[in-house]
Amino acid sequence: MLDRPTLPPTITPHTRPLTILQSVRAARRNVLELIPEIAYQQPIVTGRATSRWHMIQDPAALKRIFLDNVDNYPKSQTMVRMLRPAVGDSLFTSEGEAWRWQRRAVAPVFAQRNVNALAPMMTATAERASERLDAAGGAAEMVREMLSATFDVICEVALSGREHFDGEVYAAAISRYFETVGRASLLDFLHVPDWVPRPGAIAGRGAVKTMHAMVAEAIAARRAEAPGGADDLLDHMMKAKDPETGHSMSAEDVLHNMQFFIVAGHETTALALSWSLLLLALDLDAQERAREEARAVLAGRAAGADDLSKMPFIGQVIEEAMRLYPPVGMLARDPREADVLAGRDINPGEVLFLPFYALHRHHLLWERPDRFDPDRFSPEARRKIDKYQYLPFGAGPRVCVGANFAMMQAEIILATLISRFRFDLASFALPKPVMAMTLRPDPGVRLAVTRA
Ligand code: HEM
Repeated sequence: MLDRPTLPPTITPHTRPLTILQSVRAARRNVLELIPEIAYQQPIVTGRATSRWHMIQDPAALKRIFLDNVDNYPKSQTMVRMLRPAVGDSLFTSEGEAWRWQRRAVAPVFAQRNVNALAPMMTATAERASERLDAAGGAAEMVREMLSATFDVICEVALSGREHFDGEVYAAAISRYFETVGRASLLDFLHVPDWVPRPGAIAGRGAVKTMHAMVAEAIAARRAEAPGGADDLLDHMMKAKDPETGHSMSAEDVLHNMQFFIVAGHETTALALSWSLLLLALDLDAQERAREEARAVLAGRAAGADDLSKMPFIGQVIEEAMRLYPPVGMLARDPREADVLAGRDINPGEVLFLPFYALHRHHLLWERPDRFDPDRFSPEARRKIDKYQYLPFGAGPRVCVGANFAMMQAEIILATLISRFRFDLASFALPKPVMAMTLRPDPGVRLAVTRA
């Protein structure tokens, strides 16, 4: 019989350098297994697969990469190649002027003022999530529930509705894409030769086709109506013009950007929420504290934008969940020119891994890093956290454009659910953190759910 666990689940890092074959296996199983134990203790780790790579966990070096010398560190071409079939040269994958004007085009949608205006949609989604939990019969798998909730919101924001989407089919295609293309391409990061089979690549192509067909149908429907009346993300993209060249997005650009927004806009937030609920099911005192705070403010109704500043602990829980389980657990960059990071020479042709999972559990930066402690993010404690030691949304000019949106959505949903339901572990066997492109709990977060 298993005892009731007290610590959040983690992985056991390897203590000796991996051979190429071991790296290949680890990359296929779980990207987190590529991170060696010393990465949790040292600012930089350097190794060699077929070329030299570095893992950076040093806040000052990360500031140089994301901000001070940002032009020297474009996104990894391997990562871009891996995403291109699904999202083309869209905002996330483009560089230079092509990036700049797309960012200008979508930024207004995510300005705080506009995000506030989207809150009622998020509140309605939280109500629907509550109804589904009431109907679930005492237990539910939270990743699935949270994916459904956040998918509702992004479809409203992006396309003003989901009538062209079968959420289950789309979500299954996303999972297949991440698990197949995501894992296969990691071998490319390690410069593993082409003759090593990438079995996922073909399955991944099918998933892309499914997703594109659904998004294309929604865009076609909008073109057939009168674009311009919906004031959603799709309208903004169709209307967007480069102020310098007058260039507007091609039909393909619109498709690729919509595809990216729909995936990025709900999957990551759903994972932050699922991990938050698991952590609260492990720490019943913290759960009680969150519930009391939410109940005092909400008194039975679902949360809205104006409630959030009165419920700081809810936000702290989500921030702490994203410290332990950053939905984007690792990024990669290609250095353009020679530089020095954390005292080490970096050269073009080498690969930089930015393992946020290890940064957020680093022994030099965090006390008792593997423990769940939302008070790390209390207003006073937060002031002492270096901006570059906690990077769930990245930083600098390429910082996540949807960060405000994601936080508001997560807080509205978590506050509403925690004020109404009690969450407990359905089993003492905890899910494992597994990263393909995002960091998911494997095999899911099954919790006992009862009305509070
Ligand atoms: C908890 C939720 C989220 C997390 C953890 C997250 C994380 C990130 C990270 C780490 C980056 C930086 C990538 C890099 O520098 O290579 C990023 C960029 C981006 N995210 Fe998010 N994201 C979240 C939610 C969202 C949402 C809700 C949207 C949109 C609806 C969104 C849209 C984007 C876009 C478009 C970019 C690229 C920005 C650019 O390159 O200019 N994300 N996100």
